[in-house]
Amino acid sequence: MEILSQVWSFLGLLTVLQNILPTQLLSLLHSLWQSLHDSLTPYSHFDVPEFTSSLLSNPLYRHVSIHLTSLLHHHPHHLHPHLSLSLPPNSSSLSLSLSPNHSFPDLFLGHSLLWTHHVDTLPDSLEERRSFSLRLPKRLPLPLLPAYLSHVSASAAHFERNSRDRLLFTNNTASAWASVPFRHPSTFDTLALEPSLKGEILSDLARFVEGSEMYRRIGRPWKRGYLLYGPPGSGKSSLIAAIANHLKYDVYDLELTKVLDNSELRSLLLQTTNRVTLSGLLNFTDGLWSCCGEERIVVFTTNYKDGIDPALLRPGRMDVHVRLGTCGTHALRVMARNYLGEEAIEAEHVRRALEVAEGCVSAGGALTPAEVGEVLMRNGGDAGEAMKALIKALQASILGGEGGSLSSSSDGSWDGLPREREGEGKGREKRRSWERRVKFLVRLRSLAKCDSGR
Ligand SMILES: Nc1ncnc2c1ncn2[C@@H]1O[C@H](COP(=O)(O)OP(=O)(O)OP(=O)(O)O)[C@@H](O)[C@H]1O
Repeated sequence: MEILSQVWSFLGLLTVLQNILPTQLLSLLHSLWQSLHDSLTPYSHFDVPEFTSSLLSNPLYRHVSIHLTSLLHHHPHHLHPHLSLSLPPNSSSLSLSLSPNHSFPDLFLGHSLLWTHHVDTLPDSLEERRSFSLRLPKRLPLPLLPAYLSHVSASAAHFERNSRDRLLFTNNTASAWASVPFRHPSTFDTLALEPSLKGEILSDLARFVEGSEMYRRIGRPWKRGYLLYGPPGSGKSSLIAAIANHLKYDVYDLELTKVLDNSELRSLLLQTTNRVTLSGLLNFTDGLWSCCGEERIVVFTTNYKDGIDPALLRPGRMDVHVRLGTCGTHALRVMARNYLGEEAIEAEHVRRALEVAEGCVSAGGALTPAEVGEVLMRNGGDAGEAMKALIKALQASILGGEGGSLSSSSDGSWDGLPREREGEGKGREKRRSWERRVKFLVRLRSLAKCDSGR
């Protein structure tokens, strides 16, 4: 009680002093107190305001905010009692952020740092001034600060890319993209692909994604062209979706039949960051326009590779050719597991039926993954019945009934480099017959791009 009454008297004295002392003297006393405090404290403080002094938004504020959100998500054991929950517009998952005027620790190269989120309401206004302040030990080597801030920005970019919902853009209207959330469930885990093909595609994608420096060094735009070819239902769209999900890219699905001319095509492509002629497309895929926007995978799909002009097939435009066909034995097993369930295919009678089905494939039974999926779905309730129906369908395809149109491709194959040139002669005559469907996978990349409104 005695201490409380002394504190009360002290506060009263302060109020009296505040009223009788001139403002200049008060502010001098305040700055003296601040200097004394700064020299005694073992910490330095850095403010990161939401807006710069020229009222431009400060990208670093946003990076810090996202970095802290990522720390909160990844270290639930550090959960702070004062967190704000929100549902961001482009995401279906809840976002955690640090509540105003609370702090959260971070660790960098063994050094403990502390972020505090400040929110002050401006006097006589409803406006809020927000900032983060970073508390660092004074003994911390100064060069560590830029390194730490780069780490914060990289962590924010990584978190944002991985947590936001991705979009599927289509050119519904003449020269603009329309988008819907991209929620295709296909992944490399669910995709029934022969393991060697899957492995080759995944390593190629990994090399591409990590190749920024290499592409810059050799002076090539950071892009890669894929050609997926195979009969309807062989999994071209599913593979594109799996690639997009794997790399967290947005998908731009360009229907060329809706594009009137080259300038419209260019306008659409520039927004990503036929009377459309072949030269317009060539120009984009390997020409000047291909430099617009970074880190881009262009996927061409067709049912007939022979119908594609050789000028489009060459490396630099379609770097990797992937043939997708009917189900091989491995793909068949993966589909049976996905559709019927791990447990069901372990049952003795289903296991035997699966072996018979694999035998049918080896003997020339050719069904596309779409056809296999349909048979398994129709009889999904009963795994034994489903396998019987599958064997029947495979046998029918051997007898020439329902097989896929690429009977030779019982498994997917990777053309790799150098390119096949066999279609070169015929290709020119069939120039107009290539399928007018191109898919663009474009990573909505850096925070800087969002900030500059591009
Ligand atoms: N490799 C696969 N693994 C698992 N399911 C697949 C696979 N390929 C195709 N499917 C199934 O078949 C359906 C059709 O496949 P998809 O649309 O990818 O084929 P497509 O080759 O793009 O066909 P189209 O040429 O007609 O556009 C998909 O919805 C998917 O369920």
